[in-house]
Amino acid sequence: MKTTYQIALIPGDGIGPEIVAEAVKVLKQIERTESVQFEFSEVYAGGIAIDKFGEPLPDNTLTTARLADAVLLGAVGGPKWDQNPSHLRPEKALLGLRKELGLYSNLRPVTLISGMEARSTLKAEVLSGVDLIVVRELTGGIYFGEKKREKTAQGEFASDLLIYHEHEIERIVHQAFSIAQNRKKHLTSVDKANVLESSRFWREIVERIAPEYPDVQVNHMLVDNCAMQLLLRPSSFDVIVTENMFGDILSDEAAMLTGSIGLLPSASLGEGTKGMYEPVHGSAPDIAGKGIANPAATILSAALLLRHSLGMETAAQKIESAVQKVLSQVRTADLAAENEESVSTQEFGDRVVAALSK
Ligand SMILES: NC(=O)C1=CN([C@@H]2O[C@H](COP(=O)(O)OP(=O)(O)OC[C@H]3O[C@@H](n4cnc5c(N)ncnc54)[C@H](O)[C@@H]3O)[C@@H](O)[C@H]2O)C=CC1
Ligand SMILES: CC(C)CC(=O)C(=O)O
Ligand SMILES: [Mg+2]
Repeated sequence: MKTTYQIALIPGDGIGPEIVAEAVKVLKQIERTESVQFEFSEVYAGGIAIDKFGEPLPDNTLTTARLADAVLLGAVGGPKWDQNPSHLRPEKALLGLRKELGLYSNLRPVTLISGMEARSTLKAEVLSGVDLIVVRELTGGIYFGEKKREKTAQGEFASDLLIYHEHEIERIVHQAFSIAQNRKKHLTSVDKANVLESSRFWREIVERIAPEYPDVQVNHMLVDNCAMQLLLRPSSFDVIVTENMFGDILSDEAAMLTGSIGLLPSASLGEGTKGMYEPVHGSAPDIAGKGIANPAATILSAALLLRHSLGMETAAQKIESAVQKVLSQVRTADLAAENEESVSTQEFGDRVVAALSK
């Protein structure tokens, strides 16, 4: 008897549909070899939903995501919608899904894939031993605080409120400590406590929780220093826990340790097993429709979906090994050296499927 799982697919905009299609191919191959069946429901969010339905996150999309066991998302956004008023902006969909599904924890593992060192901007000796994870708070902070634009007698002003409640910090910090317990037992909490009150609050809470995890060594680092240390001594990090915007920025930076942002997956989790899985990168409008996007980050996000939402660790590892194997043979355009041949998005996906069937 096969277990059936409902997977909501939200391809989104730009390269989203191209990369999600490859991850779906891979999941369909998993269906052939494991005792599972996936029922995929494809729904719209982001710019495409604005065009079709006049809103970035239609009710049907949210309901489908709520009812699913897990959500696989491509990316949303693009220049077509850049000048839209705030309620018609594609990122509203992403932030809305994260908030409505209660996905407060965004895990962004940064793992070096053998052979990719040459594509990193750093020297091989600096990269040696890099294996870190960014645990980013995902439903609080400045992305969710009140936004204002007002004309006053002194001129116009704009503001974004950065607010964190105690319980929001506590739950992500607990999660980061327990992740560290299962890794190298080293947690770096990143903040800007020399300037921001919300960061001083964050630091106090980390200090208060730390004694509950005596086996984990914790240190605090200011975010500007962290941005620098990620390039200077990336292998000194194990688990990085940080607030929403810092985690967003630091994880794009950390992606380049691996050679391309096209390689970095992510899992967004809450209290239950429901999760949303998406590449760290955006909709890459500059390469959309050309068939050259790297689908690895989305395929690896599908592996995280199997691991975290469906408890299919072995299948997740099989996908990860298949991606590694394919990357040892061919490269997509983002990873190819000058004058080196590259494979298309589709061919990369086909090769991962072929590697899984062996
Ligand atoms: N999760 C999401 O849905 C996100 C959406 N965005 C949106 O995406 C749009 C573009 O944002 P950008 O700042 O340009 O960031 P981006 O991550 O889309 O692209 C940055 C650069 O990386 C390249 N790139 C990204 N993914 C790639 C892949 N899989 N294979 C090969 N190259 C890849 C792009 O071609 C581009 O040169 C914006 O509308 C932004 O709001 C940005 C980040 C996350
Ligand atoms: C809407 C943004 C917060 C998307 C983004 O850049 C991300 O989550 O990484
Ligand atoms: Mg980002």
